[in-house]
Amino acid sequence: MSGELPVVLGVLALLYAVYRLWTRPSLFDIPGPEPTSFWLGHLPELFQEQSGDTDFKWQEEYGSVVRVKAPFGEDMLWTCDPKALQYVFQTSGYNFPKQPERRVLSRLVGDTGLTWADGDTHKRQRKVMLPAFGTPESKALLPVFRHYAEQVTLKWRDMLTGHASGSIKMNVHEYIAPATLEAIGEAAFDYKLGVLDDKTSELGRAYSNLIATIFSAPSNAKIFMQNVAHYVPMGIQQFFYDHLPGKGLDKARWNRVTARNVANELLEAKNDDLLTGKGNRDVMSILVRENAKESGESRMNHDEIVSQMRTIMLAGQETTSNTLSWALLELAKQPHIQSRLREEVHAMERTIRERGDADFTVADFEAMPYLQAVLKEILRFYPAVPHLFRQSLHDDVLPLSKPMMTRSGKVVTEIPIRAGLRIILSVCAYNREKDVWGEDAHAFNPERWLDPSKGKRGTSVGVYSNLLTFAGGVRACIGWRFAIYELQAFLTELVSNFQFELTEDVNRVCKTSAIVMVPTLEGELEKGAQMPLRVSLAPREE
Ligand code: HEM
Repeated sequence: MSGELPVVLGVLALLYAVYRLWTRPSLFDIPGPEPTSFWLGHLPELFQEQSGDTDFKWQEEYGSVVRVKAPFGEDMLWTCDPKALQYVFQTSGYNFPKQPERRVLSRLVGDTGLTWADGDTHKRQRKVMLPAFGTPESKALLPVFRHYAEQVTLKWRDMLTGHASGSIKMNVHEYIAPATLEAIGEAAFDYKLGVLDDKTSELGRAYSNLIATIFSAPSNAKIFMQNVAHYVPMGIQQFFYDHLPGKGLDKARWNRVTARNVANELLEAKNDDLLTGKGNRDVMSILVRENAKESGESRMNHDEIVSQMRTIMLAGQETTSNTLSWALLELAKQPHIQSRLREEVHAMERTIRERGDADFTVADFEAMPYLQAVLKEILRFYPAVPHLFRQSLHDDVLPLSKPMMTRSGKVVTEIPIRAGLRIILSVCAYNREKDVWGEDAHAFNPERWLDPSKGKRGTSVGVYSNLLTFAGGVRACIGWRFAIYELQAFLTELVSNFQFELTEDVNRVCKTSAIVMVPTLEGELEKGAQMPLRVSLAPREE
């Protein structure tokens, strides 16, 4: 009998595995588009079309929960349902970790910093970092943001001086990107990159168009590789990314070496400052101080702190610079919104002068309802990170905010899902959900924020104004306050001083998917981010 026991146990285990496979929740009954390619599923539509177009199409046709296909016919769930999003981001804590193949991409540009970390490692890193991103800490950085916004003004005024027509067609992104890079360098690390006037700065070049070069418009082969990677252990994936040839990968590796050299030097200086009791306000100094308070295993090691520099440089710069470029495009499209915003900014500038101050405070921004409304509408309409990717750790049940009809005609209010299901959380589609934002959700309309009966309805999802733009829960954007103050600093400065108009290129501007939504010009993808606008001095009635 003893010889038969392993066989019996083996058969039982096999039967149990078949039973689990047979009875595990399937997405078969969830509506979704017919598969177009066995090898690629629906992913090329999502990553090669203009960012958001496919999401809005699925949302219109199938609703807020859609079954889509990944390579080899694997089911994935796409959703923009508020309750499902709330459940994944907020209720479930760490039960919906990032997909490993996405973490490998994070590591490529942010090493083993916060965007890569997961579970307990993430919890530990985030605890040490949070004090550096609080409200007072972020407010204290406003003068830095204003300074670099003013640098753009000086540059453009200089360019406009003596220009016969009084206006110049320019790629505004070319100036905004280095200014926001300088801003993050100084605010986060008390480090002057010197990229505004010096295009030869090595660190500046290492960050110029980084995301667009690595991730924009992925080929079918890239989409396939990235989305079958979860069948391959993470260590092997990382090895490939560290050694495979390619323009994007080469740039990522060069960026790593360049940024880490600077980060190592900075960390040494910050540690010396700590010993001499120097109390700098930049993010890295606070982080080093907070880390020193931790004991033993709770402390971040040298490599983890250095990794945070790459993480913050990237997460903090590509997002804000692209958001600003989209904002200026929208203001150029809607001159009445631009003029109204400018009037409010000029009126506040007069108030500031009358009280004897030299510049805006955060309280001044908060006392400008139209600025707040425009900013929220920009973040709703142009979310810098249009998709988030997670997978379920356990078999689970996703609640829905309204009943949905399955393919077989059943009406359900929740969806059972199996462990390991990969989920695409559509930030861009949630930000256009008509049940949340109203029937005009697809219109850019700051008024919705001024009318308390509109917007911010229903389930609480994100950290800021119920938008999903900064995500929510334990992995919400740690720098969201920082971003809000920086965006306000730049918007007020640029709109106060300049008028923005569309050029004949407006219809060539593409929302390119590159993890973030990058503005590029049709036919000129290789030039990276571009936002061509006509810029002139703003009218001023004083
Ligand atoms: C418009 C500006 C910004 C937007 C739209 C944005 C959006 C986001 C989103 C959606 C996430 C979640 C990503 C995910 O879970 O996969 C995130 C995470 C993160 N963001 Fe931001 N972000 C912005 C600005 C910033 C700034 C200015 C900083 C730093 C100074 C920053 C640092 C980070 C970091 C470190 C994370 C990882 C947080 C974690 O996993 O715990 N972001 N951001």
